[in-house]
Amino acid sequence: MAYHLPNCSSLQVISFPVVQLHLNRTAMRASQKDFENAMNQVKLLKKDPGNEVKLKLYSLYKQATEGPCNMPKPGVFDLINKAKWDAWNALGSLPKETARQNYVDLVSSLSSSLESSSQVEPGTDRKSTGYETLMVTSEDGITKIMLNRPTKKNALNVEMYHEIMHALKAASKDDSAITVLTGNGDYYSSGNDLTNFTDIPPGGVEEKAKNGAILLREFVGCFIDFPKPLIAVVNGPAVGISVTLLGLFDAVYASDRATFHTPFSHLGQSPEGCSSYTFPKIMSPAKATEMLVFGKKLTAGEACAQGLVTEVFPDSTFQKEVWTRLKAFAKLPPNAMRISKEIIRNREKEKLHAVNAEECSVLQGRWLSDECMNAVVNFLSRKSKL
Ligand SMILES: CCCCC/C=C/CC(=O)SCCNC(=O)CCNC(=O)[C@H](O)C(C)(C)COP(=O)(O)OP(=O)(O)OC[C@H]1O[C@@H](n2cnc3c(N)ncnc32)[C@H](O)[C@@H]1OP(=O)(O)O
Repeated sequence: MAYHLPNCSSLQVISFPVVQLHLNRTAMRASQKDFENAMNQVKLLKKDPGNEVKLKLYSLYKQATEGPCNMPKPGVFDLINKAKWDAWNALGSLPKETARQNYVDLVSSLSSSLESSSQVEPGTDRKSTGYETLMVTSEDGITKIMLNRPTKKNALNVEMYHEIMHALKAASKDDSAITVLTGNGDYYSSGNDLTNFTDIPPGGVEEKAKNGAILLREFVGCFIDFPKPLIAVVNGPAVGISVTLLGLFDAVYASDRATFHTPFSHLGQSPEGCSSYTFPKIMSPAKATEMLVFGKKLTAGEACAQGLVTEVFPDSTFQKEVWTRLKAFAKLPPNAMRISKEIIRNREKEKLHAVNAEECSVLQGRWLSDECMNAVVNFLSRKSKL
């Protein structure tokens, strides 16, 4: 049995063999050999991974082998080629080496989810073995949680909020020494998915806002309580909640392509992720006001100068340098690292939970405001972009 993905180079036909998959759990930096192995593994996938994943594989393959999208944009009625073009084009100027790594990681996560799902008891939570919006891998003492909606600039939809919470809870109990959050594609994350606001429940917008505030509070709470060193590897631009949360990370490494933007006033919203407390402490109240109230976008260098980012690396060597460093950190005694984090962070925890609760309550009100609703409608009707 085989299925087709037209004009996808090595992905044109993906067949279902009988052989069990061999996991590729190699180093974080993929060699050409790893890449070729991954291409072969794709041909061995036993199940159709679905169109979204196939498009991701296609786009990463093209980026890794040819660089940024160089095809003319297909017409609107050429649906398949348009979807492929969109997926490839969405990778922007992602370096070939990073695309190759992401391709290898994606194949590895597909392989591992298929392999482990074959051992899953009926009724076991699907999310313990496979994620829809994330790629989660664990090797060399590091659990890597990669936001994986590159065609949507890794915007956080409701499913992604739940999956990140699930992945963090699992990482807090696994064998890894440190945990990393990063993004797939050219963005780290474009923040809250603005289509989250469109699905109105029977209780109307009030119920929607209330549910959003409950979810946000629980989500941010998982970052406040995370017990191991938590590192952000900011591979590209970061917007909204993906920026505010950085104040709860233990170290933040950024590519020099990354930018940091919290346009809350433009969106009729207010700060979250405990940033109303952490940002003034990290960078001074006036600098925090420029970001959180006036929506000033910072370059990686500026964010580093203000203490939000720990260190900035040239994009061309970012992945190599950061992962080399993280692998060395992950070899340190894990209990000592946990305890040291605890002593640095614990006296702030109660305060952070209180700030989180207050921010969520204020935001619940903002989501019902005309200012917020107009901003969301303008984005969704393509009248505005950041
Ligand atoms: C439980 C609820 C908790 C709520 C917590 C609150 C958090 C607050 C925030 O996070 S505020 C920040 C919200 N984010 C934004 O306002 C970003 C909106 N996006 C943009 O302005 C632009 O997309 C961009 C500048 C990020 C990138 O522009 P670019 O031109 O490079 O790319 P596109 O606009 O064509 O984007 C590609 C596709 O991705 C979709 N998309 C991008 N970001 C979001 C988003 N945040 N929400 C929903 N969709 C997003 C975009 O629509 C394109 O989709 P398409 O290809 O289907 O058209």
